[in-house]
Amino acid sequence: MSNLNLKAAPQGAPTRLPEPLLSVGGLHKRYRRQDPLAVEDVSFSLDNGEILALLGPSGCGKTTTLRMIAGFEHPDAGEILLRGEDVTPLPPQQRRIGIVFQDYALFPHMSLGENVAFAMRHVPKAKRAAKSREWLDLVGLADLAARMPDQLSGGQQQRVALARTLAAEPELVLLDEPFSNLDAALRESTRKEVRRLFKAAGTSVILVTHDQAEALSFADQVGVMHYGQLIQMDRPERIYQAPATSFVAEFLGHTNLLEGEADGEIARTALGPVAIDSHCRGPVRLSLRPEYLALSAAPDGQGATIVEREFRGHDCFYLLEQHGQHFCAITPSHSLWKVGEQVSLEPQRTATVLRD
Ligand SMILES: Nc1ncnc2c1ncn2[C@@H]1O[C@H](COP(=O)(O)OP(=O)(O)OP(=O)(O)O)[C@@H](O)[C@H]1O
Repeated sequence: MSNLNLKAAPQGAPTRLPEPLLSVGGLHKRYRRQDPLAVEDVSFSLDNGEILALLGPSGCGKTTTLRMIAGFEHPDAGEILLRGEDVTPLPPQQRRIGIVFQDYALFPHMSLGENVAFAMRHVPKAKRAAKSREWLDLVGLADLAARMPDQLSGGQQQRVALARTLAAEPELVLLDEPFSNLDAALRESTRKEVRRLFKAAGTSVILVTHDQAEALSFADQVGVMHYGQLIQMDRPERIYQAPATSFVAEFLGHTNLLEGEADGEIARTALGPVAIDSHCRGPVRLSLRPEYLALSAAPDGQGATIVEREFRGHDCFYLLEQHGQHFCAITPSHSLWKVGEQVSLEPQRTATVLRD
């Protein structure tokens, strides 16, 4: 028998959900009267310590959303709550939000140490230099504290900008394409390191990016934007495996968009009967990722013909044709097919029913 004194919640007492750190509701923004809406009815919330990526093509409204949260733009409608407090009318400096821009914006006339110390107005002056070294140490640059920004590589400047942002100890950090000036290898390692730093500090983050791999690997939640609207927000694996619309499906990578006729949990398609992820009837549009299609040998004149093959090292991408329709498939590169070969296509997972 346990002697723990566990108290049961009183019967019928309302359960209080923890308040999200950030809650954005019905944000609208139009820059000029003749322009379309840059941001249309965007709503979402962000929990403590959570990392969100806003993902979408150029001009879809990601930066405008970020700038409204930061306080650099005022929304035409909607509200922004930080820990339940309405900060919509407040100027940027009263929002306890840290921002890292694409160009890092380090002060060129200050050393790295001074750049970081500048962010610590909350720390007594005498302690700032030592504290600044601690933050630079965290990003692996303590030895370079006396250097000027123009004596650093792009990746090092990036890390200083992050140290400066973290030094201000904000509850929320906004990152606008912060890795785009780095080359591919440095981008990947910096991204991992930055994620580790934020997770260790328990800081909440919103990252704006048009790079789907970056969004999927960096964030806990991904919000996909298109023409000013937030189309879908979900965990990275759900966004990839269960896209809501054909735009999301295609923006996140290759996919097979299939027209079908649903009858319960099966739809008739050009690939034959396919299991679907919801119960419905009538015409449907489906998404099936190329790696969820298995290829097997088919007798001549039957099945699909391989029309293109792209060997990519770890896997192989195929374009196939069957009854005048094109499909794509990705298989591990240990079993390869040749252009012209006939194969049967077998879906290995349920296809996703799209909203459009
Ligand atoms: N200061 C501005 N004045 C007028 N129009 C603007 C301004 N800033 C952005 N826009 C317009 O608002 C729309 C959304 O732009 P926004 O910069 O938010 O998109 P984005 O998704 O961040 O794009 P990118 O990835 O290219 O930065 C675009 O049509 C853009 O041209």
